[in-house]
Amino acid sequence: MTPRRDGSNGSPLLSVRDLRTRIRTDDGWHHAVDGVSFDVERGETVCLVGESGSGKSVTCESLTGLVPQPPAEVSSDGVAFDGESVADRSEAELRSIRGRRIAHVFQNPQSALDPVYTVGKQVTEPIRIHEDVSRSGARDRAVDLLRRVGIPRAAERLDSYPHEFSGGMRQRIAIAVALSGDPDLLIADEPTTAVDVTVQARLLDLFRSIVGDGTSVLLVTHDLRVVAAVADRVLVMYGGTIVERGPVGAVFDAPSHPYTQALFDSYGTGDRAAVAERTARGGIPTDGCRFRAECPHAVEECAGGAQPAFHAVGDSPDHAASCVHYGPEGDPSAIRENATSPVESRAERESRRSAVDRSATSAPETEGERR
Ligand SMILES: Nc1ncnc2c1ncn2[C@@H]1O[C@H](COP(=O)(O)OP(=O)(O)OP(=O)(O)O)[C@@H](O)[C@H]1O
Ligand code: NI
Repeated sequence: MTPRRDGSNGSPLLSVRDLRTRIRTDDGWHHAVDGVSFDVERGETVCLVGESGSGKSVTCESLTGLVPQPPAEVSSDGVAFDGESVADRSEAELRSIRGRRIAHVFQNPQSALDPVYTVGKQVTEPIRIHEDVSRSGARDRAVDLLRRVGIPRAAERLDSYPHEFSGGMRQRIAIAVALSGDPDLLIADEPTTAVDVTVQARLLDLFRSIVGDGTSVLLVTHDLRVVAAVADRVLVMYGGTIVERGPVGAVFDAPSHPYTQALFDSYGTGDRAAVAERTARGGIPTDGCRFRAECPHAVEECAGGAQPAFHAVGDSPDHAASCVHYGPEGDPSAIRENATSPVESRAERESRRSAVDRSATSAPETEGERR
């Protein structure tokens, strides 16, 4: 578990301050990302969760200039990668960082692979650029990577073209391509959607192993079991803002923002209905607490001005919610009563596993993912 990259300058690998992305629409400006700040440390997995339309994808795409401007406009108080600002880089510089150091797996995988090159070429090329390996060495690495993302008979299929694979396989090949250049940061948007549980377990193993090698992962997912399995920290988004953040164990044990509680309560029932209902009622406020229109705990102070400040909640100093009730004047006791965990967190599972390990022999490695 020794990180390969030592982080000598002491700064987080990725640091994002007050990121804002607005998109021009026929009805005016839409504030898709509305003041988002967070860090990703080296060798850390950060998961971004939140209902459909909360701004997760646009956040990811804004980080390295992937949102089309126009119609979008991106601004921030700073986006730094490995201690250096990327907010003011030229398109060519951004492209080079994207290619070598930050790999992006898109929610829509159709665009990720080049239809005119074989899969083998697309996976091998970055390996050969990145490392001093022979052609056959690179092929071996490519086969190994494809096998690890769950492509059967990978060696035989290196010379196939993307269209010869199913949509699900293309998505996984895109993950292999993303990892082939050994990035410092993998940004993966819903990479485990629509894959069966065996492949999902394989992908989660792969993510854990690259993190073990020192790569950082920013992962967008709706699947809270995936979050429990891989996240170190969680960011909960609502209405273009982060409403709660913290270590996965703390957030899952004690979800503290009323939105996080609503999200966790509806887990498994799907959020489409809630989103449709909200749209019918006229949308999300664009000031103060974005969740106040639906919040059972809303008070006058929730309206107007900037997003509520983050206040520490619970025992972990890194666990905080953007909610007035946790401030010096507030009383969060009524909110705290509703805290229920959506799924067993990794911390809980590990402590259960080690209890099993102590009492008997050893627990099977992928047990937690087979449910
Ligand atoms: N090109 C665009 N033009 C107009 N609005 C857009 C565009 N792209 C995104 N949006 C809007 O920005 C908001 C955030 O979208 P985003 O795709 O980031 O949501 P998300 O959290 O990733 O949702 P999902 O879970 O469905 O992927 C949404 O309201 C979306 O409709
Ligand atoms: Ni998305």
